[in-house]
Amino acid sequence: MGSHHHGNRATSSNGGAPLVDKDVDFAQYFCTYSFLYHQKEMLSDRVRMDAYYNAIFQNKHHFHGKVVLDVGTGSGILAIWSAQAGARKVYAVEATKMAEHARTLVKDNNLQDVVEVIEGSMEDITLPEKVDVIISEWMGYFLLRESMFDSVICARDRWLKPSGVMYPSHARMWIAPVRSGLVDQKKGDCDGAMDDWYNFVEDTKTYYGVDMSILTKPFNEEQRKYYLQTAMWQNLHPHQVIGVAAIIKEIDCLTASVNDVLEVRSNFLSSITMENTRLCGFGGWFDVHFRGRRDDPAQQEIELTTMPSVDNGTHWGQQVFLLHPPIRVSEGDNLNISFLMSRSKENHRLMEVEIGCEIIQSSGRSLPPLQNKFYIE
Ligand SMILES: C[S@@+](CC[C@H](N)C(=O)[O-])C[C@H]1O[C@@H](n2cnc3c(N)ncnc32)[C@H](O)[C@@H]1O
Repeated sequence: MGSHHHGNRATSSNGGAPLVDKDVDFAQYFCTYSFLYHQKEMLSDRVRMDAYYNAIFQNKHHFHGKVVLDVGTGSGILAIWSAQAGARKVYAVEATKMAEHARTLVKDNNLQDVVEVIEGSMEDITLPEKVDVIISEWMGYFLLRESMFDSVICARDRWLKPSGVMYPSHARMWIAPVRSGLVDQKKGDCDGAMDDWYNFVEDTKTYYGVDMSILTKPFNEEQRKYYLQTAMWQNLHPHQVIGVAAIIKEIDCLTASVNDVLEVRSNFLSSITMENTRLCGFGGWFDVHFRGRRDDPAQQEIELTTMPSVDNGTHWGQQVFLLHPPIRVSEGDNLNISFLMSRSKENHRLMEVEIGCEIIQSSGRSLPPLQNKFYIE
């Protein structure tokens, strides 16, 4: 890492989003994508690959003879498929040194006359012409982590023809009540860390003559944040979803602005659909659709979903927000949920989530409302 140098320290602003130091962003975010190891992980995700492959090859009319822009081409896979589907020209933009591997791959597949790999960040580069299609795989955990959609919006506003098509064209975020043994495990880990702290305080007093117990509270807060308030990656089994899933955000990739995705705010109702179980938290996932545009629709609409599944799990899994302690619930209990996700002030690619939940039992009795804060790191 760190082999990358942009000439000077620059900052960029994205439609009201906070200023971002590009060198810091490179060190914190882009560096992982410069490893083939990481690209391979994405290239091995069959659900992801099949969706993009089918979206392109079952909608060749959107690609044949057209000019395509692949935002964040990585290994070059989407650009190569676009060329194979008959594109006249493909601009494949990649910020990291992965661009070199993409160029090699393009050449080795004899597509160098069609695919032009451009190393640089989307926000900085210029293209010689406008494009008919923008294709990109920009989705992070729970859709918006990484904030890469900002770059796609920037590309769209600058380079997409008025008649152009977005691949994918739509995205949605989902949330549902879940049960999970992780809630007990994480509580155990956190308690273990505190037991260890108390021993440490005692030892430090005994052997080194300093009483550190005044730091117990901040240490506890730090550990709780780490074990209990950090959203967990999980591939949930569908049986772990114990209530009705709700859509909390819908994005039209052709019209959404950065402002539209800075925050996700939703109040919604759900109800428990399982007899006598524990509400251990909430699971969040997303789907995207390839529908073309209203006046130039897909011949075959394709969906890529990251919902809990036995056979079709993805590398995105789901993000789980755990409730401590879990709450006994049963079929027919109603949940009144408020959800707010915003970008972390320290790092615009990470998210903070607040979930409020009021439980109205099927008997009509309501439990004291909960309010929890989480971090998607
Ligand atoms: C999730 S990966 C997808 C890679 C490839 N398109 C695929 O589907 O396998 C996103 C890629 O976009 C690149 N990227 C993210 N933001 C970018 C930007 N603003 N300009 C250029 N590349 C960017 C990352 O370095 C990474 O390689």
